[in-house]
Amino acid sequence: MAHPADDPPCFPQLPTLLYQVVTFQEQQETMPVTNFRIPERYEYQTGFAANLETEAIKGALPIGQNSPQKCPYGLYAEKISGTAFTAPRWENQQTWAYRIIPSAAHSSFEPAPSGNRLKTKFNQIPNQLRWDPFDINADVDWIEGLHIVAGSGDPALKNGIAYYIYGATKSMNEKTAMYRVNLVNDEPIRGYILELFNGHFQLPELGPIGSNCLANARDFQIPVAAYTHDSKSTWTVVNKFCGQLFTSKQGHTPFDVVAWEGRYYPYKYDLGRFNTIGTISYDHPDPSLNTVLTANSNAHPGTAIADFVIFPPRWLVGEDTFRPPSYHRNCMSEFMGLIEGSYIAKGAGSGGFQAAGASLHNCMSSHGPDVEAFDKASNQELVPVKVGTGSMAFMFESCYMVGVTDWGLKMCQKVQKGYSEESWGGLKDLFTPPELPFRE
Ligand SMILES: O=C(O)Cc1cc(O)ccc1O
Ligand SMILES: [Fe+2]
Repeated sequence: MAHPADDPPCFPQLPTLLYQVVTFQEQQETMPVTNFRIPERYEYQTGFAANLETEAIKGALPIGQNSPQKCPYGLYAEKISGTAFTAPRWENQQTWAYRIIPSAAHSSFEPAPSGNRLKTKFNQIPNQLRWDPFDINADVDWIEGLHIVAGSGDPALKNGIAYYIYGATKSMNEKTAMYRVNLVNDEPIRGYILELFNGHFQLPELGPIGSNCLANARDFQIPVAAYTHDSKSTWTVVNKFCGQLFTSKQGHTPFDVVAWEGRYYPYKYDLGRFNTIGTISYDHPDPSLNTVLTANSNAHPGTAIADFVIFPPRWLVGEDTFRPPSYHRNCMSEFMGLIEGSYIAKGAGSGGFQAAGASLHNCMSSHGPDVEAFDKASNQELVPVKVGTGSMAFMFESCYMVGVTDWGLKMCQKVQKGYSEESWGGLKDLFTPPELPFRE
């Protein structure tokens, strides 16, 4: 867990959303280049959803216009649209990049083998599911170690979500990009990814909480412009497109953006900075109180395509309260993962809920504390307790029914047998009604 002052953030197994920026950093750190302009220390701008501008060379960003007849320093202007041109102003996301060679300069994309591991075919099943920690295979880079576990919908219709896990033991081949992930000191990496087939994450409304708490806008970090200048080597660009990989070649680095301005950019957020709040009186508030980011469905206010929710270290002080999450059936689907440590309310059963594992409680599937957690929480002395020290569990909560890929169900061989029986099969009938008056 990072202390707020720690920099860089300390999660080696970054949960998802933020991986783009990690790759950006690694690229800066390790790529051998002949001519480059990158900061000695990683530098960031901060905020959330702000229109930003940054230039690695003073004067590289045109002033007062996007498309001058000739861009400064012989750069090309390239616009990246993250929303329809005509999306409402508050949600419109686009960026003007000023780069050495436009991204269009590449050979045609050819299919590349990726088997089924990125296919968006989902088996919908009502059972509660839990996975042992996923393997990190030997001798794989980030692209090869990427698998869809679960999800919903169809990327071709831009409607749905996909949940991935990844594990890698080596850096990506030199001069290959999709994103670019290099390992620091050859340490293996693993993590979870949530992909939206449409839309973008926003900070949740705070309502009566007020103008601070949860994830504060100032803690989101956006890289300043940095580039490499290499128009000689051959690069392979990997394109993940509707469930399969394609590759193309180009004679220049894709990491060549010298300046940019706009609202469509990668950012990172250190979960250790989350300002967790909870009850200071009684009862267990809904986990929506722990939402870092939300992607709204727009169909129904407050109903998310995906909420990214975390369970950081926190104090539990509720009086006369069953403190863990209660038994629950949810019309939203809950996919959980554990970055490190342990999670309140789960643990028993073959293997338990372990870091780098996962669980899925699909739409309306019953779940809650296992027998052991129920006994403990029903009988513990209700003094203030700090829970989750050294832990970080998270949940992707979605209004969609979330299915499991063939890989997630069978090929990964991590689904725990007997999860539901072992967790809840032993719950006893504790009902002790008062003696009824005798009736004729
Ligand atoms: O553990 C879970 O299932 C997630 C969860 C957490 C919580 O605090 C309340 C409800 C809930 O579903
Ligand atoms: Fe739940």
